[in-house]
Amino acid sequence: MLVLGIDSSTQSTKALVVDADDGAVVAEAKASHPDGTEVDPAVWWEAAQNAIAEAVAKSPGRIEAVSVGGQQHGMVALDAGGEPVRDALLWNDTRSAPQAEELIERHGAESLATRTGLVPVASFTITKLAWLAQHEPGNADRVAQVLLPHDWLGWQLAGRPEQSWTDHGDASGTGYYSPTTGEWLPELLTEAMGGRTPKLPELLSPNAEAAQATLPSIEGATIGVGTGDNMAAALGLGLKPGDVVVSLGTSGAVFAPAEKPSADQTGIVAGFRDATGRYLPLVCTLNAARVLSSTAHMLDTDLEGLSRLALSAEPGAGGLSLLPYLEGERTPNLPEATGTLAGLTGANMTPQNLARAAVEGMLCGMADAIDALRDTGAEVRRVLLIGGAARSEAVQAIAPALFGVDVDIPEPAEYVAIGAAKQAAWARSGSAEPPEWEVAGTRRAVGDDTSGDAVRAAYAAARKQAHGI
Ligand SMILES: Nc1ncnc2c1ncn2[C@@H]1O[C@H](COP(=O)(O)OP(=O)(O)O)[C@@H](O)[C@H]1O
Ligand SMILES: O=C(CO)[C@@H](O)[C@H](O)COP(=O)(O)O
Repeated sequence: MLVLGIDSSTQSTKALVVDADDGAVVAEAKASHPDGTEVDPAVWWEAAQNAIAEAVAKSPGRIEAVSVGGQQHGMVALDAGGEPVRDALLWNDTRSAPQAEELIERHGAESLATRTGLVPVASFTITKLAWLAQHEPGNADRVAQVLLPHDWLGWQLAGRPEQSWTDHGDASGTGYYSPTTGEWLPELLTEAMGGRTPKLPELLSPNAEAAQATLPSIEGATIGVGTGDNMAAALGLGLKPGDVVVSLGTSGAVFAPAEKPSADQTGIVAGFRDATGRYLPLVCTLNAARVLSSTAHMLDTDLEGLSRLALSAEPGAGGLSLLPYLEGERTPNLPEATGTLAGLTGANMTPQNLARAAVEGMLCGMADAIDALRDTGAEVRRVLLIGGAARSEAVQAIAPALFGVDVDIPEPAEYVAIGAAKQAAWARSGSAEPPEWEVAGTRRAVGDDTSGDAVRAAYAAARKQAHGI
């Protein structure tokens, strides 16, 4: 049986055709998304249709089931006719930071963490809806239904039926859902929207058959419930206790499987659900892979060139530390921040040191995230490094010393789309647990250094000096 997994993440859509017996990828395709933190959802649909058409054309047979893993938190607000009332606001759009603060002032961080698993930051959907209600009341009045990116794409694949749906993993990133009861908290949504009460999608179980596809190339295929991209990656990797994932895409996301919900009132660890009925505590930054591409651009080189430069510098970059808050930051919560290059001298101001400081700075944020997960009780036996920037040799070589734990690199692959495909296969199988597919070729990273603690201390000192934290 062949199944299709879709990853609709920040920068692109990837479509994989997978053999449901063993998880082997038999065809794949990719289509880009535009830059920016507000996007017309129509561009995701166009990218999805193009990627699906290309992957299916290369497929040796009919697609029996499909699922979508999507970038989390994005606000897709639809009118009564099912059209977006405005462009979607993405997870990395920071305009709703004041609304996040207002929510905390009104309810208290502890209460929100207990009720929703989250302390609001601008990324979460509820703050975006509060922003809409305050700044675009005319648009807010027209909102009949609120969906997340993956919900909206699944609904498109099904031909926009009357009833939309979502899963518990992506729902847990909204701020108006309870991870402990598994139910919506519509009173929080209504309050954020100034008394308006839009419809929410139906919450389905992880292996539900949500609908049938109407898109001609996969017509009749079972549509699985879908999930957030990080939940899909966790499913694709088949995580075991002690595994911690560091995913270096547009976001830097660090997460681990858990049997119980978490409620971190500092707000650093988000208490999400996963895509199996369990939990996925997660720490996320706004600045990961693009820190490397921006630095490469500044140094007039490409990503390989950046990696070579970074590896030819000494650990510690001659005393340079980069706080890579190029898009503002979410963890730590500094939505207005810009980047800081600390420790510059005439002697250390070289392309090699700048490249090394970019890789180290990005990874120091991830090392802090691993510590935060550990502090909330996660067992950290090894790190699995995935996402676009995990392909960088410099990242692979520098991560082990900074993380202070074994780092394994799974064979480069689209683990979000693989997880979505696994969910699709699960929905068709009717089994209680998802299929077990082997993750090919994990290899242990060999570090280029042992002085991780000193590099992290210099980074922490630079942050203290620039931001007081
Ligand atoms: N060899 C590499 N070194 C560093 N960055 C890379 C490399 N290959 C891809 N990337 C980066 O990975 C990012 C895309 O990763 P991906 O996980 O697909 O992101 P997203 O899921 O956010 O769309 C891009 O910013 C790209 O520049
Ligand atoms: O906001 C989060 C997680 O809370 C991000 O991880 C988004 O889910 C986007 O992911 P990528 O496109 O970077 O994979």
